[in-house]
Amino acid sequence: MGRMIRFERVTKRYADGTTAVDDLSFEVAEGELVTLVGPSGCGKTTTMKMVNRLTEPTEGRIFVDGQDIADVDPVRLRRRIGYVIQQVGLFPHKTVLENTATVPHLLGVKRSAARARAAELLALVGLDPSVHGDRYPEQLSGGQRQRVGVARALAADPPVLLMDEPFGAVDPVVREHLQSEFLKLQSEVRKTVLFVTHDIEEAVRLGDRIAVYGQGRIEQFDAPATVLGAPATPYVADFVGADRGLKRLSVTPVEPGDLEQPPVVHLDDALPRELGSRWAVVLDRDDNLHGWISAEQAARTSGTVGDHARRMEAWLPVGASLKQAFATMLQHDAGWIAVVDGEERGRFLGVLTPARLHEALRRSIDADARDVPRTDVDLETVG
Ligand SMILES: Nc1ncnc2c1ncn2[C@@H]1O[C@H](COP(=O)(O)OP(=O)(O)OP(=O)(O)O)[C@@H](O)[C@H]1O
Repeated sequence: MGRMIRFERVTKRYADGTTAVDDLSFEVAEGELVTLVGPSGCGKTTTMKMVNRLTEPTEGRIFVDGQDIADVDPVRLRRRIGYVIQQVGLFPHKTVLENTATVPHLLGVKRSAARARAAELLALVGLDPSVHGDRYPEQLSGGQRQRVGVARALAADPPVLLMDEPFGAVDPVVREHLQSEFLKLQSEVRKTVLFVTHDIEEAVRLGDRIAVYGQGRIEQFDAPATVLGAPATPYVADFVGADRGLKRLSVTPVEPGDLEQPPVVHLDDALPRELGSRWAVVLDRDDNLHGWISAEQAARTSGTVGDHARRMEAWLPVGASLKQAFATMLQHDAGWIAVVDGEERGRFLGVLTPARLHEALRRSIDADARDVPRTDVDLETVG
């Protein structure tokens, strides 16, 4: 894969003498998502703004797709670079659809084609264009506005996306949701992304690699597992925190291979006398999750499964974090959790048990140990 973004010994000193970025060199491969993480004021936003020439470096050179951007007209440069910021900056007097279609329209795409593309993009970021397309930004929730911001940045199909704390203004639950959606989206569109955040969990969850910033410098630039498993400096160790074992729970997704396959019955089935297990999962006709039934109930009564099934309260979409899985088990005092393939009670994939959760965690740690010395992997904090 080619290099899409390259910093070559870049320094930025502001007029008042502040050195915001200090002799920075790094590369981002095409289709790679790199998170820039660090405390407030460490130079993340400055780094980002130099890529689309909202700020000019004092020294050094920056290349986008092989071209020194100092030689590229800023307006033309920005057409190839989507920009998503926290205060989304949607036009308040334009509808969601119009907002999303703005850039392609400016680029000369016909109005109808631009709107059709905008509708596609809204659907891609999880907004129903027929429901939300004609609304105005103030009629949306914060999370929905962020989605429109992402859709709009993608509208001109730029190879590069700059995202500056795009999910910073929404509450933690919505935020985690937006993160999952964005990961799914990125797996489809494969943009080269620079993503600024001050939240290490977000950085670790989203990044193919993470750049951990100290003052104006990158202290470590590695895959998330490596940053968690083998922090390069005491500063990084301190920044990722003593609970990096627990953090691993939040960055390790539940995968289909982690699941057990319990007996399954369908709502329309006549009650079987024997389940062959203490309980079975109950599915509807489309194999979507409905609930569960115990062996006792199945043996004691007659009728259909649907007459006696109980609704399932504890379930998760595949790809949810092990941390969510663990929290859900605790919340429902459940010994296992059903996993489905969508946010709504989608197609049933299997169940996650505590033993399987532990195995999944082990898998994540083993993946890590391929990169770092085993002794550096701390299991104690996993608990
Ligand atoms: N226009 C400016 N003039 C002078 N100093 C600036 C300017 N913009 C940023 N700085 C300073 O440069 C340093 C880096 O700022 P920058 O915004 O890049 O940090 P950041 O890591 O993005 O922080 P935050 O997470 O708070 O946004 C800070 O000390 C900041 O005060």
